[in-house]
Amino acid sequence: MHLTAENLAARRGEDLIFVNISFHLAAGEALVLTGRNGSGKSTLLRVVAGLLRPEKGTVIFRDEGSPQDRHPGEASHYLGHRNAMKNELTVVENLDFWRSFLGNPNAAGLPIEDAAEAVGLSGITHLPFGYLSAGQQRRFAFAKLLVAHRPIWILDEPTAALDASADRLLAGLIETHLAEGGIVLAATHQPLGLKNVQELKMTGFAGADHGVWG
Ligand SMILES: Nc1ncnc2c1ncn2[C@@H]1O[C@H](COP(=O)(O)OP(=O)(O)OP(=O)(O)O)[C@@H](O)[C@H]1O
Repeated sequence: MHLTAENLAARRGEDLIFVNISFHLAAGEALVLTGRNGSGKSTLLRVVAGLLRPEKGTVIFRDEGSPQDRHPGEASHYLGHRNAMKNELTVVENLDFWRSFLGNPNAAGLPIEDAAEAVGLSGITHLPFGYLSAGQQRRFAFAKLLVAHRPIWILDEPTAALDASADRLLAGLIETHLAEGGIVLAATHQPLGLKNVQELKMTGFAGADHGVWG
């Protein structure tokens, strides 16, 4: 399994946000995007997720089980700044929607109660999503990653405004996903405590510098 981006450039409105972004991730690998506000991290994630068209360059996903290259958006979970859940629906109803919308008949995700337990919130899935605290809502957004299996996780500031235990919880979910051969692409302002993760420092239009977090 490979996720490859070559010479990507993207525009928002009239402005070129970045140029010449390339990276390659194999099964079990993660790339963390860092850089100042406005440097283009969310823009790059949205291009990889297929939500924005690149100005230039290509991004492809190759899976040994499938004969053709695909756009990674077809094999990705995208967790943006917002949780993409309906406040009026219960947690179960929200997660059930995402499971049927994103699910893959050949690779089942976790049952909803197991996913709730994995994010430390079992027993409250009958509540409307809108009744929950901001931190509980974000944790259930992580549960969305678990109820439908998708090999690529694209995460935009996943732990902003969460407590340290939620940081550790997400780091654990990511480590498990990587150990099972998944791929993770995440934008973050603080290290998630992951080991051996590649870093891509976005510098805006000037391009990007590669580095590694130890
Ligand atoms: N819908 C839009 N229309 C026009 N310009 C936009 C739009 N969305 C973002 N931009 C601009 O694109 C640039 C990159 O924004 P982006 O959200 O990708 O940055 P970021 O690195 O994720 O920032 P942050 O760390 O604040 O989340 C910014 O200058 C922003 O103003």
